[in-house]
Amino acid sequence: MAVYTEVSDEALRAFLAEYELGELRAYRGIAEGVENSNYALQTGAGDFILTLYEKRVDPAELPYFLGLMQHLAARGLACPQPVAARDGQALRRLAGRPAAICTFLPGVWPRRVRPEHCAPLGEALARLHAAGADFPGRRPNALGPAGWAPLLDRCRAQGDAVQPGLIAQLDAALAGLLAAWPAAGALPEGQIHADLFPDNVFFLEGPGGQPQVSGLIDFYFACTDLLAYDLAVCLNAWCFEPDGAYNVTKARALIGAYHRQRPLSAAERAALPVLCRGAALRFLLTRLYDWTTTPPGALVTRKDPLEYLRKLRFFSTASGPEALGG
Ligand SMILES: Nc1ncnc2c1ncn2[C@@H]1O[C@H](COP(=O)(O)OP(=O)(O)OP(=O)(O)O)[C@@H](O)[C@H]1O
Ligand SMILES: N[C@@H](CCO)C(=O)O
Repeated sequence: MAVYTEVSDEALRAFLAEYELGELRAYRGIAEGVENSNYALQTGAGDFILTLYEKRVDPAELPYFLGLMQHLAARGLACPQPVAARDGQALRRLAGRPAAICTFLPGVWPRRVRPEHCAPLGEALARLHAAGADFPGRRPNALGPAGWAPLLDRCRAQGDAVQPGLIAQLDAALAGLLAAWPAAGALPEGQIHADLFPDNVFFLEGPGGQPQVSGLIDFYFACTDLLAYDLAVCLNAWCFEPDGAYNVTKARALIGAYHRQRPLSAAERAALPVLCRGAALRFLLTRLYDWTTTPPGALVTRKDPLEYLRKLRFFSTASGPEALGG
């Protein structure tokens, strides 16, 4: 469960009094998520989410994240909209942590991804990229190619205990990736989500029972990077079956719907395999780091790094973008 910072009833009421949201009717801690403490609030003005930003979020970066959500929501994207208090500020402090209230989004994230989820996902991702096009903020991707070698170094001492020979495999994969990575300026860049996993996409049932995206959440890895890299993150996170098989039907639906909304260039399409390898390595490394540094009995559930080693291997052997559904 992820409520690291407990907030007393009294402190929350005093905090809420700074807003035009009416009185507090009910609140509860949300168990999901691993990065921050989240509370669902019921107030006189409706439902909201209160987030207290924990250690892994750099407070200096919060204006970028909150500003981006504000910008995207103002352009019609269904994402949490930071709510300003009476003094006009959305970013505040509560219980010794930076904190913000955002609008609540309806819907549920898919516990089991079906092909029907993938076209609405692709369309929503392309809409996110379009809505972010005129956002003036810039945040380099801390978990992009320049961040992989330092992250791998931090896993070096313990990595082989997870699987013998793992670190040597990752050294080789990293060297290959850095040599093949698209040069600066070669592909379109913009604001990307960078962590659009199923637990960050809410759906509601639309007409005829088809899933429709009702909201995208968790923008705390968002950054300014290659737009097609976001698609590569989604191919990793949405298009593998529990037995490890790549589902090309899901991938075609995802890429096809994205392309209808924002046409991919030939260069972006050609780069998909290397971008997918990069995304697989990024999640492998952060999971490996967490795996080797999270003490047993900690609040958070560690995620399996080796799932992403299998995905990395798959993308390394792909013959070209067509094999990935591109
Ligand atoms: N705006 C929102 N509307 C409705 N529910 C939300 C909203 N924001 C967060 N939630 C709920 O809180 C849960 C945790 O949110 P989130 O994924 O942002 O947590 P986190 O700890 O910041 O991130 P991570 O997923 O990286 O661990 C979500 O699964 C969802 O149930
Ligand atoms: N989506 C990440 C967790 C951090 O957001 C993962 O599955 O490794």
